[in-house]
Amino acid sequence: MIALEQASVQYGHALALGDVTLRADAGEIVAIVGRNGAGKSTTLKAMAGLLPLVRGRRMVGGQDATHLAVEQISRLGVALVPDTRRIFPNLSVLENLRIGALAHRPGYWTVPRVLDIFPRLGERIAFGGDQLSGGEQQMLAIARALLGNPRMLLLDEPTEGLAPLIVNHLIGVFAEVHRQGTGIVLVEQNLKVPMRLAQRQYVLDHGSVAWEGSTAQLIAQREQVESIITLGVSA
Ligand SMILES: Nc1ncnc2c1ncn2[C@@H]1O[C@H](COP(=O)(O)OP(=O)(O)OP(=O)(O)O)[C@@H](O)[C@H]1O
Repeated sequence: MIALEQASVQYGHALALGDVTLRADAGEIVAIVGRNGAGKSTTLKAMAGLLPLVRGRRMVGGQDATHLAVEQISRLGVALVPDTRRIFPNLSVLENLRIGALAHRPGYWTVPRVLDIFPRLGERIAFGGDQLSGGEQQMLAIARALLGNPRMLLLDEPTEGLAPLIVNHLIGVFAEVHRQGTGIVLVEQNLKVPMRLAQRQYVLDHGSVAWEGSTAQLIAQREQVESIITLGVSA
């Protein structure tokens, strides 16, 4: 599991997250949805230990991880795929994957298995990272994170700007990753992908949780939730 409990995060003196409580249990897919600037990336970075909390607690695997360094949190099985993708542009696809495979834990995900789930990467195996399309870079970033065999995979807007065919493929990949026992925290700007994948959803607005519930509750209250996402809680 991974959780923030009444957590606040500041950039300098500016409060980016205020009193946020959210959690994802092992084996769950949880989505965090909100428009630009709502605090989604900040939430993921705070979960992964890349940002300190000014108040509240961070919990990982039932343990208080508030004061752990990012490397220690990573060793507890937390992997973040940032929206910037962070692949090595001057290394080949295979070299990028080998670096992912160096990271800690052995487990289900191996280089042959990630190439099986991302056949496109197999076709591009000798290409440089900088020769890949946006979708291929996203696949490589996800594949590299999987090779660390994380317990919780944190994905920051993984489908943004990608063609519908690639989005559908990624949805299938995330479902398979979940079937293999990894929990997922999925950040997206709208409900499209979260509605198809997640069991529970949080809507962020101005650095606070503005709505939370199951996907069934979301479907029942869709109009209200859509208006919170686009207009804010005061709408
Ligand atoms: N490095 C930073 N320094 C100062 N302020 C920041 C920094 N990163 C984010 N912020 C501010 O914190 C708030 C939350 O930003 P965050 O990136 O978490 O939002 P987001 O929901 O992920 O948005 P997006 O969809 O654009 O990625 C915004 O007001 C943003 O301007």
